Amino acid sequence: MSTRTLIRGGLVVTAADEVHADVLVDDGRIAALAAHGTTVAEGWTADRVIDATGKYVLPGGVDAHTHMELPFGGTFASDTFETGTRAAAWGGTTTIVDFAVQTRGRALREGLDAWYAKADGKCAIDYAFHMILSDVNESSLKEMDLLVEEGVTSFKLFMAYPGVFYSDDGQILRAMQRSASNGGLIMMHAENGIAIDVLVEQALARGETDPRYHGEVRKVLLEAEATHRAIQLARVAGAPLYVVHVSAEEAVAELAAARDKGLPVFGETCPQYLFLSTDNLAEPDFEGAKYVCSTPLRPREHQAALWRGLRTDDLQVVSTDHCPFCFTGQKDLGRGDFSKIPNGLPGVENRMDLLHQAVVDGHISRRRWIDIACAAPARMFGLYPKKGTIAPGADADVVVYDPHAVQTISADTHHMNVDYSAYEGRTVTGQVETVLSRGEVVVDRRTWTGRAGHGLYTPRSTCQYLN
Ligand SMILES: NC(=O)NCCC(=O)O
Ligand SMILES: [Zn+2]
Ligand SMILES: [Zn+2]
Repeated sequence: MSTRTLIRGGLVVTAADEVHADVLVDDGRIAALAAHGTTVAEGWTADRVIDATGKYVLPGGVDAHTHMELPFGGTFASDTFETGTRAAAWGGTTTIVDFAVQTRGRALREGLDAWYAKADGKCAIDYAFHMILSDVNESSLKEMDLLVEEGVTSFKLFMAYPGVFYSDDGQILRAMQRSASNGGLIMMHAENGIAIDVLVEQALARGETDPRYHGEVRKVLLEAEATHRAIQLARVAGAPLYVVHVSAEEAVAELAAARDKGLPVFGETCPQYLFLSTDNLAEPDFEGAKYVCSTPLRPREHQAALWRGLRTDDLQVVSTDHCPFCFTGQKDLGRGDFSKIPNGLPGVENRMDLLHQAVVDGHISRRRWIDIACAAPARMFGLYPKKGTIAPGADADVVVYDPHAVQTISADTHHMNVDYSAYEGRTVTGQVETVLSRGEVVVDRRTWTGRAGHGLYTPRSTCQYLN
């Protein structure tokens, strides 16, 4: 028997609209919206009523860039699909798109099946996969077509990490040509990794081993150059392009110039680039290791360009690149050699709140918040309108959000499986109160009611900005 839930009295905020409306959920989907006070006349009945008076009613967040259990630098990202998706839900995110990894010399199929198995039965919220291409060759190019048909419609390539994930320009061009014909979307890690590795070697030879040198060798110009090159290769291939984790003003300028020409080029940034900086990387006593990720944190001055890009739609998406490693036992691997610090930051639980703080601070509007965190990632990766909005027929992934609650972010209270918070001690206004995933209440007034295995694998269509 289906359960009907009425979410009453809130302000429904989507990327397109803000309406004072009650929301009826039936059998896991949004059934209808109606003006406050009209639901009795409409004859609506419900098994459960959630009072959202004075609160926002939001579509669940879509985090299109996470790495649960990612093998990296001799260790694994510390959140499993179970712990990471639970933390995501606590933070108002109800869908993640994680990355399955192709091992060099092996088939895409093998990597994807391994990731299906890791996630199966573990997730508290719905999930999907992109595929990381670590070995572009004739057979992996053919496999791309099959994956697109199967609902894995985006492929990440790396211009960094030679010997690990790196693809050369010829491999990149071939993968882009393939995506131009099969409808897939290439996601690019745009940093010139060959040049960076030279600078790493030279820095270490000078005895520059602290975490802050990670930021110094991964130069802004090498992000901008790679972004420019990726755009030109995509033009040659006639393929669309999505650049992940954009951190530098000069890289935003490359994207803006391409978009001004009308090219199908898209960009993502992450909360760490909007709220943190090289000041964090320079923290003493190896504390800077907590902030080592790639692309790296940049000097604070870059943040204005990222916010501007989000306002002008030169950047479309904010995802987390959630890739947590504990300070003790994992980040530690790089004491005395910054190049051995596992790259990545935790954040899947903090994204919706930090972006609400950006609304409070006047960087973005409320609707833009929902666009960059919910609707645009859903459209970009073929999940809309099932995910990313509140409309009849959509999955009932809904967040009741208290815009007035004040909270202090801390590892003492977060739910991610990592021993520090990148935002420790930061006070933000706004907090998730209740979360529904396909109509099931998984967070009930800040009590966990979800379960591992509720989350379902969700195949995707191709990028909906190109249709
Ligand atoms: N971003 C990062 O530092 N780690 C995760 C892997 C990647 O996205 O490049
Ligand atoms: Zn990357
Ligand atoms: Zn990543």
